[in-house]
Amino acid sequence: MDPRKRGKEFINNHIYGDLKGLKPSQLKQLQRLYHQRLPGDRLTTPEFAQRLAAISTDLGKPLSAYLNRRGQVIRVGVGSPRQTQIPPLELPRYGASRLSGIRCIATQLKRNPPGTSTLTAMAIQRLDALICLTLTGSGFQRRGGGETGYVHTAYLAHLVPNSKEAAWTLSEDMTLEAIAQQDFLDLVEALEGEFEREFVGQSVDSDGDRVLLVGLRTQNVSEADFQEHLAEVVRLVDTAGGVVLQTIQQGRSRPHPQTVIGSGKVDELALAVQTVGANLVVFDRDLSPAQVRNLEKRLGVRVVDRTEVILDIFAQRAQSRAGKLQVELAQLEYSLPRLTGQGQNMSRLGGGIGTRGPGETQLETERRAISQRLSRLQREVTNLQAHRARMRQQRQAQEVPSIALVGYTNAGKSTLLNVLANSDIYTADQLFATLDPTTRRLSIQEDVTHVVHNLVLTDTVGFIHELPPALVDAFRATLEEVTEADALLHLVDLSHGAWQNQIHSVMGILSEMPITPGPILLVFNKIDQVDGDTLELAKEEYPQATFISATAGFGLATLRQRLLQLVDYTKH
Ligand SMILES: Nc1nc2c(ncn2[C@@H]2O[C@H](COP(=O)(O)OP(=O)(O)OP(=O)(O)O)[C@@H](O)[C@H]2O)c(=O)[nH]1
Ligand SMILES: [Mg+2]
Repeated sequence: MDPRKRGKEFINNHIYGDLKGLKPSQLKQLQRLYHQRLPGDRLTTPEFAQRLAAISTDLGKPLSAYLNRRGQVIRVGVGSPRQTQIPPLELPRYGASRLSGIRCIATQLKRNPPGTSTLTAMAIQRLDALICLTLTGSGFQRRGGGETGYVHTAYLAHLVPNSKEAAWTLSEDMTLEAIAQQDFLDLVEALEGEFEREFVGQSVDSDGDRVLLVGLRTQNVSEADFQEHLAEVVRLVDTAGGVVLQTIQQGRSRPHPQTVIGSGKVDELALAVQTVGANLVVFDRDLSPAQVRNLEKRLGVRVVDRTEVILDIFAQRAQSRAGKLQVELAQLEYSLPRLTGQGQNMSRLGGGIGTRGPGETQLETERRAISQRLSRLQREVTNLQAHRARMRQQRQAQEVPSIALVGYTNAGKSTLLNVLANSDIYTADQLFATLDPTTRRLSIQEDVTHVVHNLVLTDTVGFIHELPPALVDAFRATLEEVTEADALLHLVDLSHGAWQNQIHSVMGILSEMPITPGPILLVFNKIDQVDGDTLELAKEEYPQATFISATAGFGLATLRQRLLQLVDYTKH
């Protein structure tokens, strides 16, 4: 339990940091620091500073002491502020408009001003202030008790409001007496007033998540693709209702096994979390349960991956009973192996050594409950699948050919279906506007013969690059519409910068489907938003394709005839 919360009845005497080679008497001296109480309105007293410096000189090691605003010592560590810092999860959470209410008094062996790593540690913890003491190397015990002469000079540092980057001020070297005379409460009150004003000025819509996005660029990815990919995650976050305040990028040959990004980068991230007041960190890739745990421990805020953002959008979008069912299934499938981070060790549940104990039982119960719900949902999805199959059979019995509309999310699939079938399915400039497949009947008159043909067109859930496997599985009932259709219309948003990548993503996902779809008609949409060069390029690369604008109505007559040809082709 957190000793600070226990009040007076519990005296913490744990010494943090590197205790190697410490004699019992030295440990005692350190522990006694917890009995010291400073006046609430002083940064430090000369006595406390000298005592810390004396022990530090004796140990030949730097020391850090942390105090709360009541002047109580709440943490003593051997090492620099960087080495002894309080884990973010143990810090009080006041948000970006306030300081943590904790200050640090540290000694250092070198006589130069505190370096960046020390100041960064201050910023990550949002310390009220940091006092760095340099040492003379000797000193003595005064006759009346208490040490003196150990402190050479002192530096005072604290944060200053700046919404863009971590900012602090660092004093010139001062005498210990000068620092001890400073009114501490005046200082923090003035500072917090400024933080408050700054924060109110910059605060965005307070309901949504305030997000820091982290992108890792591995070797085989081009800079342009990487930026496209990041931009897409920004849109996903936005669609889910969050705001990306800042993006942090790193290039690495491969992800760090524990933290995805390197350790120094995690510090930078922790600092940015504090500076911009983020409450959520989103990674541009999937994370292992252990990585999430490690990162949350060091950042002090929730960490989610790209799949979770997509699942969240789906959860918000799901309207129909079937849609909700499939989303819940996907979420459970995603979270089950993450429950303990021991997905691979599940076989140990059979019993035996190492499987018992209250923790494990609790988890097992939870897991069993989830498993049961999972199989129920899976049964329901299977029923759904059977129901859809019957509907399809009916259509096939009536010999109405079916075409499924597929494509990258936001390509304009629902808009096109609306124009062609004169319907009003929900469309929006959002990712994953459609979750439920909607089928509409079209009647098209053949140009030459004037014969009217019927066919059905089904709108489907949009695809995305690296579609999370949990989603593919949960939406198999929906996606079966695709695999069972007589033909596919693959719609592409030609006005999107990454249209070529999007074509490849969609073709990739289609090729992984169990049943090979029939013929595919490639249709480029949004040509009203496209410049001549892009149009030329696409026509050159895909001479068989059809070019339309669903909203401006370009090319629709041609498209209707192409649909008839497509269906004719499937009949014979
Ligand atoms: N400029 C332009 N915008 C279009 C055109 N067709 C569709 N849009 C817009 O593109 C956005 C996405 O359209 P939707 O029909 O919702 O796209 P979708 O493919 O169904 O997307 P999801 O259901 O999210 O996968 C909407 O804002 C449409 O108004 C077009 O031809 N030109
Ligand atoms: Mg749609």
